[in-house]
Amino acid sequence: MDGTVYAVVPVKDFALAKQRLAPALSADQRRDLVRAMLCDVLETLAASTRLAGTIVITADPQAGLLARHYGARLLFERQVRGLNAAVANVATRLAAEQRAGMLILPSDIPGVSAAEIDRLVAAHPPGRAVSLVPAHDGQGTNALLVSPPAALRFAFGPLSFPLHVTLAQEAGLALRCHDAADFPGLAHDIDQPADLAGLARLLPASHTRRLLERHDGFLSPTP
Ligand SMILES: Nc1nc2c(ncn2[C@@H]2O[C@H](COP(=O)(O)OP(=O)(O)OP(=O)(O)O)[C@@H](O)[C@H]2O)c(=O)[nH]1
Ligand SMILES: O=C(O)[C@H](O)COP(=O)(O)O
Repeated sequence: MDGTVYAVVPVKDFALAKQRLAPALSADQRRDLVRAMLCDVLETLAASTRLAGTIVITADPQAGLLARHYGARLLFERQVRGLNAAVANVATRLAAEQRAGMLILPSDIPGVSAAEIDRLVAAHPPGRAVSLVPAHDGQGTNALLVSPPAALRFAFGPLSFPLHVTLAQEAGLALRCHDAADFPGLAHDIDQPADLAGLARLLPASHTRRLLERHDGFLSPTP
């Protein structure tokens, strides 16, 4: 698509994130991992050639500092009301600014590449439309590109991928669903301990990879 597409990265409080990794990683390890993954995602988005910019929405001051460091706009979440409320807030803003579209990405996809982002934006249908990339489990939504920004009701959470398909169809939007296999870096989100296995091998030089290499035994379960 042509026009101004903004990437939007919602970021939960670092201290509360990645609870499902608690069986494998300590609280400090989880916080370090969340931070490294966010750095990788923001660095990749800054390298994309098809985005007008990136917005981080968060209530976490550290995430806000990182957003600034990577040249992203920051929207401070004054009241934390969950992921869907956060992205709906950004959609309203971007619609008011008459941006062409918004691309929502989670902060836990350290393997995402600028080439994947650019390919996704280039393949987006013209007009009122939604493009989706599922998470590698087929259930979550790892990329949601919607134009115009406020055209869709968001349903992030369990089984959000099929829910977003249904909501896009009900809203009469053109729909492009991609295969996770065509976007391996983007589709590989880190939710469960099993998602960490082999991750260091898959990643190019990156903050997350350096973290995994630095912590000897990072991937061993904590006692
Ligand atoms: N701004 C904002 N971002 C959120 C909120 N909840 C989740 N996110 C972000 O949404 C994306 C997907 O979140 P999840 O995969 O559910 O991550 P998580 O909540 O850290 O993981 P668990 O604690 O294991 O459920 C990540 O980028 C989170 O940081 C929220 O209330 N506000
Ligand atoms: O993909 C989604 O809808 C949610 O943002 C996160 O789901 P997950 O926690 O299963 O990745």
